[in-house]
Amino acid sequence: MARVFVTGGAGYIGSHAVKLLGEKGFEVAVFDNLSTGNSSSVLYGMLIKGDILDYETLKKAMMDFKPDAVMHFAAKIIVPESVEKPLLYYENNTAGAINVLKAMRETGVKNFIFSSTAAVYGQPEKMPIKEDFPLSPINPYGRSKAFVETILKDLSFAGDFSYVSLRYFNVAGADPEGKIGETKKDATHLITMCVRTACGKRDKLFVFGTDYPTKDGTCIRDYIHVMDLAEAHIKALDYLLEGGKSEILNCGYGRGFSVLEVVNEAKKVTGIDFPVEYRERRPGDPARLVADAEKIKRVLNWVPKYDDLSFIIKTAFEWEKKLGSQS
Ligand SMILES: NC(=O)c1ccc[n+]([C@@H]2O[C@H](COP(=O)([O-])OP(=O)(O)OC[C@H]3O[C@@H](n4cnc5c(N)ncnc54)[C@H](O)[C@@H]3O)[C@@H](O)[C@H]2O)c1
Ligand SMILES: O=c1ccn([C@@H]2O[C@H](COP(=O)(O)OP(=O)(O)O[C@H]3O[C@H](CO)[C@@H](O)[C@H](O)[C@H]3O)[C@@H](O)[C@H]2O)c(=O)[nH]1
Repeated sequence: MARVFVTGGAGYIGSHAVKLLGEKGFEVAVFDNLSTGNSSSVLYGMLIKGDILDYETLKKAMMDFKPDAVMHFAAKIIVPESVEKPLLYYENNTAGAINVLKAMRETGVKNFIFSSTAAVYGQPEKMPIKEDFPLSPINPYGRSKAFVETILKDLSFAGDFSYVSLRYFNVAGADPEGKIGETKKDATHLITMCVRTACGKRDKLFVFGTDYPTKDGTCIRDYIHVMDLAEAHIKALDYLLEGGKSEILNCGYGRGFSVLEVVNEAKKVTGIDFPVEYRERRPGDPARLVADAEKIKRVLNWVPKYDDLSFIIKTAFEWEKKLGSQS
């Protein structure tokens, strides 16, 4: 069975991918500095505690493991923080990715799966967003990822290297078996905030902005279940191992929900009419981000299983209850 080196595999999305890799029999090594990840989220394979910015340790770990492919999740992910501390993001996300790519070259690994983001598109006028739309990120986080995509294109052109760049839209939910989920205390994502408020871990939910040019004035997003996204990684891995050419693919369902629709659904699913307060817009939020999800279905034959907002919220809620006071 193929061997997969997973950076950031102790984090929210990486740990779900590792669970699926393990269940499917892949050999896994997780390389993570545990800055936001959790060792208890790594259900399969070995966990190497290390930082991708420490090139020698990274290279040794990769050389020892001899992977067939690398999945690269490790990154800093908070947009407002990236505006305040851009160097932190260019260092961790861009220079960090270069270290991973250099270690791959030294080890002779040719297959790479990259965690990209819808943030590389900025605020496109047309919806849904296709992969060939121009890259126009509006914050350092998005730019730190867009730079990596440019590097990947050049590497692939130079030969002997193939990649799949997965541009995630809004990732949410938790493992339906309830073994793992989001653990970060300072998580900011809408569905996590809704279920934490429903559990009484937060006093109220803030809705940021009610004057957007959308049907109810709140922002629209394409929410994808984290396990469907994990499955997209397995499909991308199989595709590369079978010799597929480099591709850039959106990861979403191709439909959007407004913030108010999510909040109402969360109240219904949890059965709790939690308090909501309307606030000013959050800086940098685009009004609408919805993926055109046709390409990933065509190229990878990806068939999502959990395209259901109520199920996404339900799995997040079950996980939050299980976490108890830890979040
Ligand atoms: N969560 C989303 O909605 C979303 C959307 C688009 C893209 N992404 C991308 O998905 C990836 C995973 O995001 P997540 O939500 O699971 O975040 P996360 O913070 O839960 O996971 C990131 C993991 O990387 C590790 N890490 C960070 N810097 C590291 C370093 N220098 N060396 C080693 N390990 C390091 C952390 O400890 C953590 O385990 C990121 O690349 C992120 O940019 C996430
Ligand atoms: O407590 C909250 C949290 C969020 N929101 C709103 O909910 C929407 C979604 O916000 P959030 O869940 O924080 O996700 P995004 O800011 O859309 O960003 C996520 O989704 C993007 C893709 O769509 C990715 O690029 C990013 O990496 C990822 O963090 C936005 O309109 C927010 O203003 C609230 O109103 N209240």
